[in-house]
Amino acid sequence: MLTGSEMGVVDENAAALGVPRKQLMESSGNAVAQAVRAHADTGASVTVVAGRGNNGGDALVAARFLDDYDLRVLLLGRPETITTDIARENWDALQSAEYPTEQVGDASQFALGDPDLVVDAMLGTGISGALREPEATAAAAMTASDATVLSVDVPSGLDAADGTLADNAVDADHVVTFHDTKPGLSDLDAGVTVADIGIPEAAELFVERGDLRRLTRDPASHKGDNGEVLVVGGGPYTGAPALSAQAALRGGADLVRVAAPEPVAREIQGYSENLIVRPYDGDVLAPPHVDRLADLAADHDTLVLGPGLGDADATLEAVAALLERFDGTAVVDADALSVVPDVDTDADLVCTPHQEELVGMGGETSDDWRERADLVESFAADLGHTLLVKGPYDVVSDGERTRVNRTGNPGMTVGGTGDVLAGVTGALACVQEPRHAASIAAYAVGGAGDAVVDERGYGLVATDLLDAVPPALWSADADD
Ligand SMILES: NC(=O)C1=CN([C@@H]2O[C@H](COP(=O)(O)OP(=O)(O)OC[C@H]3O[C@@H](n4cnc5c(N)ncnc54)[C@H](O)[C@@H]3O)[C@@H](O)[C@H]2O)[C@H](O)CC1
Ligand SMILES: [K+]
Repeated sequence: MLTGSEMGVVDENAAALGVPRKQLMESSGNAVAQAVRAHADTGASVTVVAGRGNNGGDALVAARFLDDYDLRVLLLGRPETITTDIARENWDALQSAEYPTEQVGDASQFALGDPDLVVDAMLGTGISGALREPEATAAAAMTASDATVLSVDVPSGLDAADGTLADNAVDADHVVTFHDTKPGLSDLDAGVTVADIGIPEAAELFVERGDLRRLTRDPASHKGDNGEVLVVGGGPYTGAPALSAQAALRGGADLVRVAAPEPVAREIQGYSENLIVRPYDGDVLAPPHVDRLADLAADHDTLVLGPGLGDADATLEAVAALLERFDGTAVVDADALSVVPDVDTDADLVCTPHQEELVGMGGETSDDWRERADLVESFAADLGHTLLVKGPYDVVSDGERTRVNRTGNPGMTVGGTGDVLAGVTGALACVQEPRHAASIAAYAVGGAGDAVVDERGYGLVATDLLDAVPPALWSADADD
């Protein structure tokens, strides 16, 4: 089952793969026409009631497949108010071909007549709230009529975000929905057909620009609403935690703090005035620090644990103890990964190993990315956590659902790119489900690396990625 907004992600991913929405609309329209044939004999009277969005567009396409019916096509509103180019192009095609179309200016002009079948294509996944006019009047007429009511995608008035049905929704006899069923359809007293509209499986498997649609930023948000990240890293190394923390800011987090041993804290601060550094005693993370860090972590949306911590026994012991105390979302990277298989934690972990680290954790890998995806999925299920396994094709799995990211290039084998990825994942995990955070982070950091290499060739360094992350996250072009 897919919600309306998930459908939007998949649909834009299909466009990114070369199957644009207009092509999908042609398939949808064809499927609507097939459903008409299934419920009305050739020659029967069929009235199409089209809204001004793409739901209406589907039915305007269907009209071209229904020449052997006694057809009427009603547009609710003026053609100038059609909201998308592809729906308007399909309206224009009906005009050029001189189909019998009518415009309904307002509710008082709506007259359904007495057709054998009515196609309800007023509103689909674009609805918000109860039906307004003239849709409300049209819906009441459809529901009151003797006609068979065939709804396109969802009955107009059903909100595919959560399955709620408006009081004035169309009472459909049949629904032809696209690609996958939608929330609320199974509760209806209507026959539901799911039509394949030619969306490739890859649109759901591969992370593509449609996934960026999940990113939103509330204009009314305050400092902190978009995430506070705590990076626990550093000791033997200083660059890694600084990279992760700066990447978390580039990933959209509002506040990023770094907890690090006192001797390296100043150096980490020196890399960027944007960071807040919280020093603790000693040269490396060790068990005595855990109490304070656990309290600090509880005040953050996500924890990024591992960058530059090193693998001293005391450090790994402290990592395990911290995870045992923590019940939020933590991105675990680098040396901290080795602790994960044996740790008992209520936290949601997003582990970001490369393939060697994966094997070190007890997982298996394969040169064939499809096999690798299966292996990662079953290992994620064993661990009970989300994995983001880095490679030429990154694999993200929560043990049930698995995605593959194809952005990135061989220039990114340079040191520090993993720290950037962990930081961006930590930022996104403040506002997204872990699996989406990991998928989008892999896509955007890979895309950032591709943009840098496109511009300047190989020889990129991890700091180059930082500036390139925001455009990779936020500036994808969407089409209709
Ligand atoms: N893969 C796909 O997802 C495909 C979907 N297709 C079809 O497109 C619709 C969704 O189209 P969209 O243009 O986004 O929205 P709608 O047509 O549902 O409606 C937009 C339209 O409605 C107005 N509006 C919103 N709420 C109300 C209301 N309560 N009362 C009245 N009017 C309202 C809003 O202002 C807009 O003007 C999807 O369902 C599929 O049918 C394509 O086939 C391509 C593939
Ligand atoms: K509809």
